Amino acid sequence: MATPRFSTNDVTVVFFLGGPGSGKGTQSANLVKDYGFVHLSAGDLLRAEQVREGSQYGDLIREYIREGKIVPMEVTVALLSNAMAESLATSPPPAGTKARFLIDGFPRKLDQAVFFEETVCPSELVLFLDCPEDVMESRLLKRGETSGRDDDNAASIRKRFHTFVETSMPVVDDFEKKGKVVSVKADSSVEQVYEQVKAGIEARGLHKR
Ligand SMILES: Nc1ncnc2c1ncn2[C@@H]1O[C@H](COP(=O)(O)OP(=O)(O)OP(=O)(O)O)[C@@H](O)[C@H]1O
Ligand SMILES: O=c1ccn([C@@H]2O[C@H](COP(=O)(O)O)[C@@H](O)[C@H]2O)c(=O)[nH]1
Repeated sequence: MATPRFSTNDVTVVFFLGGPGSGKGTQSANLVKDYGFVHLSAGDLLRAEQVREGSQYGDLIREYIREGKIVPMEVTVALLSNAMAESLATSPPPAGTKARFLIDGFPRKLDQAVFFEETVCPSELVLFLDCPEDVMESRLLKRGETSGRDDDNAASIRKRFHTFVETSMPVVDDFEKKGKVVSVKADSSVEQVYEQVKAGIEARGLHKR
């Protein structure tokens, strides 16, 4: 078996999962501020790679995102792993502490989870935002009025929900069986959701920095 690039002695990885529009990006900002996480959104990294001059993956990523499909894992895992390495090199954690990475919107498929944990770093826990589809849909349609995202439209949202239910929920279920999931109901206000998020992660031994 491959040795992971980063050791859990140096790095804490929290996967942040939930359906499209469940509020992961919004809650991540709070977690960065209070808990010293480095926030890495797989979707943001893919969108940056899509427009990077000279990228061989631009067209592929654009097509996958518009169709709500999951980009081949080698691309996403390389982006995440390199972003972690860059963060550790340029902004190392305070002396005597472990770096904390909040990996938002990843892994979205079982094989991605296995590949990442074997080659990059095993996760400490999985934070899951549990939100009804109708709530997520109305949030995304509203966000789509200003986000400029190719996939915040009714047709793409439908496809993203399908992929989430069929492919990404099994990842959450698998981590649940391993006792790693902190699940939070995400259909209340941003502040109320954050209260539950804090309670959930504190109960697992992650405290403010
Ligand atoms: N608890 C909440 N109540 C109301 N609106 C919210 C709440 N949380 C997030 N929002 C809004 O819903 C939209 C989606 O939130 P956000 O971008 O954080 O979700 P996400 O899970 O990161 O979505 P995606 O996976 O599609 O990137 C945003 O416009 C955000 O402002
Ligand atoms: O691990 C990942 C994460 C994301 N994608 C693709 O990006 C879009 C948008 O992701 P957001 O988390 O909503 O920003 C998603 O629908 C996938 O097409 C991916 O392929 N793999």
